[in-house]
Amino acid sequence: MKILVTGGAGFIGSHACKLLAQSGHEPIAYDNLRTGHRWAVQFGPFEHGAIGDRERLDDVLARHKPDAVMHFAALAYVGESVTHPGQYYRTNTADTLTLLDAMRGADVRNIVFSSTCAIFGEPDRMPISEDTAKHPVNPYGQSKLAVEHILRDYRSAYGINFTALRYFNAAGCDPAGILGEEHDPETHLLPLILHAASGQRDAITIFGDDYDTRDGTCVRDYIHVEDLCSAHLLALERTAEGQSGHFNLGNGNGTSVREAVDAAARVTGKDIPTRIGDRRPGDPPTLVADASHARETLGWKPQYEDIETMIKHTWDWQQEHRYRYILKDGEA
Ligand SMILES: NC(=O)c1ccc[n+]([C@@H]2O[C@H](COP(=O)([O-])OP(=O)(O)OC[C@H]3O[C@@H](n4cnc5c(N)ncnc54)[C@H](O)[C@@H]3O)[C@@H](O)[C@H]2O)c1
Ligand SMILES: O=c1ccn([C@@H]2O[C@H](COP(=O)(O)OP(=O)(O)O[C@H]3O[C@H](CO)[C@H](O)[C@H](O)[C@H]3O)[C@@H](O)[C@H]2O)c(=O)[nH]1
Repeated sequence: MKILVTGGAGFIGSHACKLLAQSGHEPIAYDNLRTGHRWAVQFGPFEHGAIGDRERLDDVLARHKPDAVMHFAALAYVGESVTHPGQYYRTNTADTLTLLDAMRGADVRNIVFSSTCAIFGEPDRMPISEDTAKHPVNPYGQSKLAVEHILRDYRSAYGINFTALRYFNAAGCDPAGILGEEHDPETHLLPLILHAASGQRDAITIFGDDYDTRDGTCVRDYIHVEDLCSAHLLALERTAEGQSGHFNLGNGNGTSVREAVDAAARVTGKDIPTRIGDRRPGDPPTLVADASHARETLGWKPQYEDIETMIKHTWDWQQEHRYRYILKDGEA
């Protein structure tokens, strides 16, 4: 299949393009490079454009005639969504409507959408299954939940098949070291811990150690980016067969912030300085997935469930490949 991959220059989208190409599909990366990187588009054509630009979308869809869209493009900083909610509703929700209308216009009937565990807010029961109540506590989560509603309505009104994949915490990177996670600013825990291990930052700040968890720090469900991508491939096939649905994607293993620091110290052999900071507003104490629906219905089997493996892949990327690409692209 030909797949238009919005956000194909970003962290998860670029890894998806690699897996699509390896599986015999043709990915076309569509990205405005707001947080993505040109160097990360290596597995098919690149189309520079914004998902809110209908003219550009019409042109790209008419030329490439994709069978489906994988929609990763979004703004994804929770804190920024609180201070700049308009940008989040515009890009993540309103611009997704533009994308869906362009798909209708070009008769593209299938979409796999990057949703998030942030749609659930702060549930009091773990693990989180698909039917857990959805009460997002920030505009980022709201902007994504709104898209899930729009997808449901576009399916019944216009027959656009969709799969919404609700990722928990994406982590790790390409084990072959071709692609990696490069965000500026970086806000995600595991890359930041490794910056502290390598001395790029002086310490990792633990956002609160007085939560009601086993060691007082927040617990998250880290899921390897390649495992997310394999779920996309399975979801794509199911969507293209005319089925729609929602799936939570995580390992079901909770890792606390302290446990992540300890695991990184074991993997890198370095001392990792920590300091205790305030709680970060909007952080639920624990978020852990029940992904049995994805395992049973999609036949999804994560390959890299161990947090140390995810850390090792990111560490190798940071140590060996990062600067080569940054210098190549003149982005340093
Ligand atoms: N990283 C995670 O832990 C995580 C968890 C849950 C959900 N998600 C979702 O997964 C998707 C990918 O996340 P990521 O971590 O790869 O983020 P990312 O920032 O690395 O990738 C997003 C990509 O979208 C592009 N983009 C942004 N706005 C655009 C626009 N208006 N038009 C075209 N392109 C645009 C960016 O340039 C970037 O390449 C997002 O939708 C995010 O909300 C991520
Ligand atoms: O310097 C840091 C960074 C993070 N954390 C803690 O580490 C955990 C993980 O934080 P991340 O910022 O790496 O990820 P989030 O759990 O905030 O993930 C949220 O944001 C992501 C997008 O960036 C996804 O959408 C995800 O679904 C959503 O829950 C949190 O408990 C956070 O408080 C720290 O202690 N110190």
